[in-house]
Amino acid sequence: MGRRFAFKFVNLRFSVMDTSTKIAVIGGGSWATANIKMLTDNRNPKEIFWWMRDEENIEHIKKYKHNGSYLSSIEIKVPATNITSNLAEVVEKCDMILLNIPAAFLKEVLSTLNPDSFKGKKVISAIKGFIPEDNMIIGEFMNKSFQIPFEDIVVLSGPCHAEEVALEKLSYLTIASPDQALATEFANLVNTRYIKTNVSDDIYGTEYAAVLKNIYAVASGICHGVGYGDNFQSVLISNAIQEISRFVNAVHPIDRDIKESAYLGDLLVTAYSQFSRNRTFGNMIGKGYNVRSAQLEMNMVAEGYYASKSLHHINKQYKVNMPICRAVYAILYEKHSPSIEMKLLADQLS
Ligand SMILES: NC(=O)C1=CN([C@@H]2O[C@H](COP(=O)(O)OP(=O)(O)OC[C@H]3O[C@@H](n4cnc5c(N)ncnc54)[C@H](O)[C@@H]3O)[C@@H](O)[C@H]2O)C=CC1
Ligand SMILES: O=C(CO)COP(=O)(O)O
Repeated sequence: MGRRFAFKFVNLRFSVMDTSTKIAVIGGGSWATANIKMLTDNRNPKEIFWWMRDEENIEHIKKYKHNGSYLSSIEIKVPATNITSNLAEVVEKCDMILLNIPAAFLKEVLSTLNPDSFKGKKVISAIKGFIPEDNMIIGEFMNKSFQIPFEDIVVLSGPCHAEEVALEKLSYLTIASPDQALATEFANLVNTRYIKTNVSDDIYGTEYAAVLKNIYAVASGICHGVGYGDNFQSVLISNAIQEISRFVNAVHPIDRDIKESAYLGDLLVTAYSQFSRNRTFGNMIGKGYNVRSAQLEMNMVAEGYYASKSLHHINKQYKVNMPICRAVYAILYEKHSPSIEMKLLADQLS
């Protein structure tokens, strides 16, 4: 507590990699596909394995070298023999396991594994969500359920949209772990011409901020959907970063600068980007879609919807003043009118 590492860029050229590193990417969505691209574009030696549920998509990727369902412009360079739907086999084989499926499905997917499957493994979470049944962030859940020490857990965060990785637009990742050497080792596996990495030891703050910003991006979309303009959006997001700051300081009070890109940057990109799933989902809610029809229309997962419910429960313990999260919860789970709720919220912001 109280300790803070300055973010630093990791120099790829002089790193020494273990040539035997075997890394598994678990998940077949947009972010997993973008992570596969980073890992294969990065020149440090490694063997990459890829797990996904959908057999049909696996066959498509093996045949055409593109993911047929997500970011299909990306050329997949993982050997066909390393792409599988056998989770136990891929986890057993690899030293590093990169988890990349929406949080709502993680518990069910991992339930097929033995409790000691992750023994001796390094686990990287690229997921930005709470486990809904337990109201836990992923690092906490993996520590409690699989007894993985926090020193063996890494959080991979943004600000970074998968779609811009596909386009090779310059992006920055934040890689957080209590073990700075491990964070640096992982950074050296994903650094590329278009990906720069920041290393941090704030594993809790990075993960909570990354989950919370999804709720604010939903709020941003709702406001846009009901007709508010850029002037109000800026007030909303200024208040959102204050809510994030209050919450992470209540849960994990260390000396951190909330303006750094892992916190403020991730909030901004998600609240404003045309690529954001959460903003798109919120926009539909603001325009009058119900939750189910907005979800069906997207074919992608807006984590903020689930996070809103978990946060509502978690905050019963911390009692942090979070009027924006409260308003989103009321709209999504108590069926309050988006326009009335946003009007009430507007009176509380400054
Ligand atoms: N897309 C992005 O730009 C970024 C996403 N993330 C995070 O990455 C995680 C994965 O999200 P995306 O790749 O964006 O997902 P996505 O929205 O692109 O795809 C949905 C994924 O959910 C899977 N899925 C759907 N129903 C399922 C079920 N019943 N059981 C298991 N899996 C199921 C699909 O197979 C697919 O892999 C999320 O936590 C997200 O917040 C983090 C940073 C950037
Ligand atoms: O986390 C993200 C960007 O950093 C992705 O956000 P969305 O899921 O809203 O697209």
